[in-house]
Amino acid sequence: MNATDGEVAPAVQSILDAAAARPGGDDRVTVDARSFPEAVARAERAGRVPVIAEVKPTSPTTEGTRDDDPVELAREMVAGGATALSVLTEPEHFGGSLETLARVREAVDVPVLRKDFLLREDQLDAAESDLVLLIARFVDDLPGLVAAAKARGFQPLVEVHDEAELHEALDADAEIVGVNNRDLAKLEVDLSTFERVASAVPEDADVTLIAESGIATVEDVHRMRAAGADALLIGSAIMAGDVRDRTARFTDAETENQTSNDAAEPTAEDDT
Ligand SMILES: O=C(O)c1ccccc1NCC(=O)[C@H](O)[C@H](O)COP(=O)(O)O
Repeated sequence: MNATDGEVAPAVQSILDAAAARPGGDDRVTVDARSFPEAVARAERAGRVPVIAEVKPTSPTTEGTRDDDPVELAREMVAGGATALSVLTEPEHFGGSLETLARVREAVDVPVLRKDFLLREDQLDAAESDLVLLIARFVDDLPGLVAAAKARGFQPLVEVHDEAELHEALDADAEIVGVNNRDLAKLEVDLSTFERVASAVPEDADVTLIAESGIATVEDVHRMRAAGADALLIGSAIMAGDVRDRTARFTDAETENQTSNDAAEPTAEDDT
């Protein structure tokens, strides 16, 4: 599949059309990346669930826009125990920007993922980040783009949605693989996607496996971890309230004092 196939929801086709038209960088970037696998290991040693908290001002499936300072949100997420951050840089449908990415990365010391819809090698050169998202379904030459990202020092996070894409990612030497519970053809979320795809990861594959999208409760965290998630990528459920408190509820989900069963339920501390 590529950006012009039209086998996706209209909102996603619009995202892909905009992505195809977006320019890349003029000069090749070289990144000295903060290690994501090491950050995951540190979180595990500290007894925290490794969570990538996402700065996601809006999206095609979100009502309204959160217009707080993204740097302040990012700092609060880290204070809530986030292992890493994901920053949307897609401007037209998610309210993101490359400037926000740079400001957030400057302000925190955890690894930062550039969350965008990258289709070509020159688009890697538009910004520095520690991780970069490559969506297997939308990239024509996945092995080429994974290699190009690694050659610049990025840690590519290859996103898949089914078993065939998982094997494409592994064949492309992806070391960090995200399974998206959101079907980008229909924009429907189903947590059993991660369970199914994770069970197809070969025993001898040395990958950091991330469950992405639709994680809204502590119960969901337990479910994804039981299915083999090394880390969780959570956007909407954190952005829908007090981001520090909500991040902490997810990162503390495996500690004994965790009582809240529904992290998406507003609390008195929620500020939106
Ligand atoms: O989130 C959307 O509405 C969306 C729509 C179309 C394409 C991609 C979309 N999301 C991208 C993501 O991968 C999520 O932001 C990320 O996995 C976090 O998901 P969630 O926790 O469900 O916000």
